[in-house]
Parts: sequence; structure tokens; C-alpha cells
Amino acid sequence: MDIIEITGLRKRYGGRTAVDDVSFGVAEGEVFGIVGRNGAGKTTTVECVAGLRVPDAGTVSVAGLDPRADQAELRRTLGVQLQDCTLPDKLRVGEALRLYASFYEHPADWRTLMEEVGLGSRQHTAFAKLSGGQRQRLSIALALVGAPRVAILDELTTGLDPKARRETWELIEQVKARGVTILLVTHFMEEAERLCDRVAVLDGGRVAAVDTPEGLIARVDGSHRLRFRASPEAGPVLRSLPEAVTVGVEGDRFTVTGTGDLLLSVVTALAAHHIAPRDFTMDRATLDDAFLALTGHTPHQTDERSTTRDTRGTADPGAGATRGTEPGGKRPMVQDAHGSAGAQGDSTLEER
Ligand SMILES: Nc1ncnc2c1ncn2[C@@H]1O[C@H](COP(=O)(O)OP(=O)(O)OP(=O)(O)O)[C@@H](O)[C@H]1O
Repeated sequence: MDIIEITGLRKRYGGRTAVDDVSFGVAEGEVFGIVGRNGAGKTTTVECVAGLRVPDAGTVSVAGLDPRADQAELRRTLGVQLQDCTLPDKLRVGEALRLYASFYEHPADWRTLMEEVGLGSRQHTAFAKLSGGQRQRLSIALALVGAPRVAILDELTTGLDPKARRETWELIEQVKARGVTILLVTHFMEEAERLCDRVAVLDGGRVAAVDTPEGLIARVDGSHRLRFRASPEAGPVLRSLPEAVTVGVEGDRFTVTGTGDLLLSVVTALAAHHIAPRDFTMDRATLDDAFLALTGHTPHQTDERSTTRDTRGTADPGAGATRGTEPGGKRPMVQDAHGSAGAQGDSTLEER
């Protein structure tokens, strides 16, 4: 049984369908990516997994739990870091971790966690004084302080500089190495390619494909590209190869795209005809190319169904958090549905 199972998930906001018949499963220990453009339905999907939204149709289960019906138990299983998260400016790193740890019966050791995420020297630093990368590391630590089996990390590296992004990736790899299952939302294909065992491509609220990054890339026609110089006789030889999808010629420069064993078949065929290629280079398609091939858009475009996001939250008093009340619609760093064992009331996010 998969640790996360989503079947036929559908969610509408007013007349707009955000998530439409989404199904996939996540195996325990996997880093599973959800990729898509802005507005594709990624956040809504993970909010349903976290029990923060009520699906209009379909079922979600996390370690056999129903995220809506079994909220108390879910808190012990699932750690959540949602997009645009924030904490009160004056709250210090150590205070935040100690506070969040206090919500759990069997938390991780917050001091150890603080060291592991590289914030040991920042224990007494106020949230407002942290850099973007440090805030993200803190948000990962807060998502893990309850020692969850599953962590949801939403757009973790958006807004980070390349160095901070790479450091965050290394941290996620360490979390994976502990056996934590990670549901990772991103619109950075490089991030998904590097970190994810499998990826669901969401487009217009629907699943366009679920596969390993390599599997998605292999679906791109002409996913391998060879460039070299050669004598004109190479043209007919290359065009006769079943592995070659396109053969371009400009003077003595050849560009051949294809799939599978393209390199081997090109080199073998040229050698058989005593043609020696020069200045040989090879590159392969990326997940960006696969995304474009699958959806017809680049991951950085916005879904035209999308509207400006509202704060999307209620001021649910828990964990000292101020969900939905921060300027700019920022959310608390870790949703209090899972961070505050003592939170009162319904933790569903408000809908327009
Ligand atoms: N609270 C809401 N009220 C109305 N519409 C919403 C609300 N939340 C999301 N939407 C709409 O639902 C669709 C899916 O949004 P969602 O945030 O799930 O997508 P996303 O892929 O996570 O995008 P982003 O990367 O921008 O967060 C979009 O059209 C969005 O405008």
C-alpha cells in the first residue's frame, strides 16, 4: 500500500475547477514531486492531503488515515511546510523550534534538528533577521520537529539565490536519507530532476503524466542531441538510421536528434562508412523539455485560469500563528493544523 493515496480528487473554488480528477500514489520513503505552472492546482492538491481543504470529490489517504476525519492522528504522521510561510518577526529560531516541539507527544530533539539544518549558530536570531535560505531551513526543521513519516514541502526554494537553493536541496536529500517520505511541490524542473524519485506533472488541474524524471525525459521525441562536423556523405547514412528522429545539416555541421541508442548507432554507422566526425558534442533533453512536450507550456508561465491569490486563510489560533493575517497574505511557517496539538476549531482554509 502506498503511504499517500489520492484517487479522483476534485476541488472547485466557486465556478473554477482547481483540481480535476487527480489520482496518484506515493510509496513510503519516496521523494515525490508535483510540478506544474502557477495555478496548475499543486497547492490545492497538497492542502487536501494535509486536510486543510475539503475535496469536492475523490479520496485521500495518508498512512491509512483520512486527513479530514483523523486530524489528530495525522498531526503525528505528517509535517507540513506551505508556500509563502512566515513567523512573527521577533520569534527566535530556538524559541520557534521549542514551541513547535511542545505540540507533540514524541517530538524530535529540536536542538539536534537545529544543528542538522545548519542553524545552530542562529538559535537566538529573530525570524526577521534570517536570510531567505535560513528561513527555508527553519521551515524544514519545523515541518520535521514532530518526527513525521511524511513531509509536505511546497515551493521551498522559490525566491532563493542559487547557492541557498543548492544548500536546501542537500538538506532535503538528508531528510530523505532518514526515510521520511517527501511530497515536494515545485515549478523548478531542475529541482524536481535532482531530488525526485517520481514526478506528477499537473496541468490545468489534471495529471498529465506520472513517472520518474528519466522516464518523462525519455518520452520527449529526440531526447538526445548530437552535434558534430563531418563530410557530406554522412547525410544519407544518418537519415537511414531508425534511431535518428531529425537530421539537420548546415555546411559541414550536423545536428542529429533521436532517442534510445542514438549515440551508439550514429558512431557505429559513421565508422562503418569510414567517416570520422569532428568536434563531437552530445546533450540530452531536460525535464523542462519534457514538461513542454507534455503540456505545451513552459513551467514558468501562469495557468490562464489563475487569479491573484488571496490570503486563503482564516485566523486559526494555534501555535501563536497568524494564518492569513500577515501582510501580503503570508502564511504561518508550518500550518497549525499540524503544528498545534491544542488548536481549537476547524482548521480548514477559508475559500472565496
Ligand atoms: N482560495 C481560493 N479561492 C479561489 N480560487 C483559488 C483559491 N486558491 C486557488 N485558487 C485557484 O485555483 C487554481 C489552482 O490554484 P493552486 O494554488 O492550487 O495552484 P498552484 O499550482 O499551487 O499555483 P501556484 O504555484 O501559483 O501556487 C488557480 O486557478 C487559482 O487561482
